[in-house]
Amino acid sequence: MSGRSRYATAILGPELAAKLPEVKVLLVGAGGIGCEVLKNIVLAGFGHITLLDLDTIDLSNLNRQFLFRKKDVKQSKAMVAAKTASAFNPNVHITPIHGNIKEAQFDVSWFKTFDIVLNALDNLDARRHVNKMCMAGNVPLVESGTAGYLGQIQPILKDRTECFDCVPKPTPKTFPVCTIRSTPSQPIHCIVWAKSYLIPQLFGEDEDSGGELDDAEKQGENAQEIATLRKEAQAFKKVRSALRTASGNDEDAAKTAFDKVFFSDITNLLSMEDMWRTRAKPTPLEFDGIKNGTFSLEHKQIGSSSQVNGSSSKQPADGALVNGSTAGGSAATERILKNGSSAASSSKAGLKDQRALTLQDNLELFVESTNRLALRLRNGEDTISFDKDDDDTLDFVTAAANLRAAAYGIPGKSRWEVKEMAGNIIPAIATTNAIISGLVVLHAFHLLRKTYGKLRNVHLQFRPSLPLSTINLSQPNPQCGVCGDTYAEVLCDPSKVTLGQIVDGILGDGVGDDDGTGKREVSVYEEKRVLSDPDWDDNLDRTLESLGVTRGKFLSIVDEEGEYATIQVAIGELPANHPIDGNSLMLPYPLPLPPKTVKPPATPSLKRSAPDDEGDIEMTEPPAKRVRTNGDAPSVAAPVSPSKKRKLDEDGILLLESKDEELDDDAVEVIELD
Ligand SMILES: Nc1ncnc2c1ncn2[C@@H]1O[C@H](COP(=O)(O)OP(=O)(O)OP(=O)(O)O)[C@@H](O)[C@H]1O
Ligand SMILES: [Zn+2]
Repeated sequence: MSGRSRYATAILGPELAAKLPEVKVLLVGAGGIGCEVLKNIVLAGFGHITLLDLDTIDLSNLNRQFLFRKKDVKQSKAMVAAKTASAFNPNVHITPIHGNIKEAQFDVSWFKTFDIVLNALDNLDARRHVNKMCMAGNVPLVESGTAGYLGQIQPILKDRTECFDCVPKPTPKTFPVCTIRSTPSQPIHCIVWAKSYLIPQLFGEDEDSGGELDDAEKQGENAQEIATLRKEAQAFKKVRSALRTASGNDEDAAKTAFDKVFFSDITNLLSMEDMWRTRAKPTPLEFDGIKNGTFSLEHKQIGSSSQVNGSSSKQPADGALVNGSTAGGSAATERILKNGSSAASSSKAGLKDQRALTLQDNLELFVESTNRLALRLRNGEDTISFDKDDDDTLDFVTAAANLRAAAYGIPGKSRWEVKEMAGNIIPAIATTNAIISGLVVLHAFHLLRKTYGKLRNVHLQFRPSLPLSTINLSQPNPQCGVCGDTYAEVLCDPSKVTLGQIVDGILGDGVGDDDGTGKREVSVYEEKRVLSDPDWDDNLDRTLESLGVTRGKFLSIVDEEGEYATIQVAIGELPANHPIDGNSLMLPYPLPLPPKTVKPPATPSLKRSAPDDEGDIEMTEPPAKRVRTNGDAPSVAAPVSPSKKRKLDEDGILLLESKDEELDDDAVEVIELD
């Protein structure tokens, strides 16, 4: 026995030590937590590791993602991490995958090839996806996350513990539409406006924002203001086309955009006297005046009742002194950020990203970044959305937010601060990641040993006297629309198999009462799409492919009476050696037997109604209310396509509330962590 395995055997016990070299583990994410977990499991003796990450290495990762070096920047995280960590143990086999865990090829069959899955992700969407796949494949999962000094791990085992979705997650903090669109009062309002409203309007899909305004009106927001915002939306069309046709070198398109949002829109808003009775009036900004230095906010605001907070061209707001990252994408931007465009700012020049920007700097940065983004559109990019690591969009948001702030007498922010606020960045702390990763692996051991009694949710908190607290695991929430469902997998050729064949096959003939199989009235969904219901069977003769239901997707078979749990049918591929003339559908054996449902209590429940979390499709809902789809084009599908408001909500800034928050010892709430 080598030294390495002797120690492992002594610590882990002979049984687990002997098993680890055969264990197949999937590690999703090779970022801050992923690098730590990978190091741990390689050294602990896990034999077969699949490491998946969609991203490439960024310079800003290097302070904590210690498997990467400067020379690795721009390389695949999974590939580099696998290469570095392989050297730690000659017996390990690491399979790196540079890809998104949501890709169709990573279907339930694929998940089932692992003994355990370890999540090291940074977003809710991917976490929820992996959770669902692990519920579908009945694979143990250890979920983890950190935010600054806080951290948490949660072991998840189907039918034994709560799953990731059993407890609803708090949604990020959002702001009323009108605060963002017309009456900002804090820098964050201007940043959200630039990132979630202006970028989509100018560079995103050409969507009608009418729905959002209709909703706002229904919710009782000022009708006159809504009418003005509607006009505003119309005028955007003109600017959008200017951006898509202008020649790259002049500032015409940028000026058209500037005049619209910082002059005309604000002038329009000013005409609504009511709005400004109780709050300071904004000041329309003048492009040429700012450019040639003759425009001064102080001058403009003399005599107005508004309180100017010192964001004029003479008084730039200070940036916080934190380490900067690399700056923008062009020499001009580099110059603006480093030196400022005006003499007034140069004395304040600090680290270039942290420098306070004057009105003139912001104008120049606005023109410059708008030109870069417009050029990208003209070079074939369909739509551009905000990404904190995309310098063009970050520069644009910095400039646009600061210009808006100036117009409203709100202090400006440095590029660094904007990146932090717009990107929802919570500082990552390497030690927190290391502690959490250790706990992840300890829980992986419990799951592999099946010592389930030892599993705990563990919280790491900023409390020197009690840094770690554990919480006994809760039973699955019977109302959970993810782990409460019954999962089955069919292997098929979606171009040949019809929806009806799947439904009939899965329900089976029934061999008696109450056994959960046999023909019954059901509705069938794919995500939010209704594909059939008891009064509407048009799609049953159509192939899955024609309905857009392909490998990696789920069909939800929902009992019309609400008597049985929903069956989630995962669509998988026929085995490679399946005979060409063989059956194009392989049903699971035995057929799924959904348990009788626990009727939800009459009071508001936690139920994330099947088949998703919208809460808008209840099993008891009368069929007539549903929006049906013939599935021709998946784009017409969703009955409730997320409105812009919703998108804004999702993008909404998650303020750094949790940073100073201490977790209550008894808290079972799972907070969203990065
Ligand atoms: N859908 C997904 N599929 C695969 N990997 C994902 C997916 N979503 C996120 N990831 C990966 O999860 C990792 C999370 O790591 P981490 O929280 O350290 O984020 P980061 O992007 O490295 O750092 P930061 O967000 O602080 O810049 C990232 O490497 C990211 O690429
Ligand atoms: Zn659940």
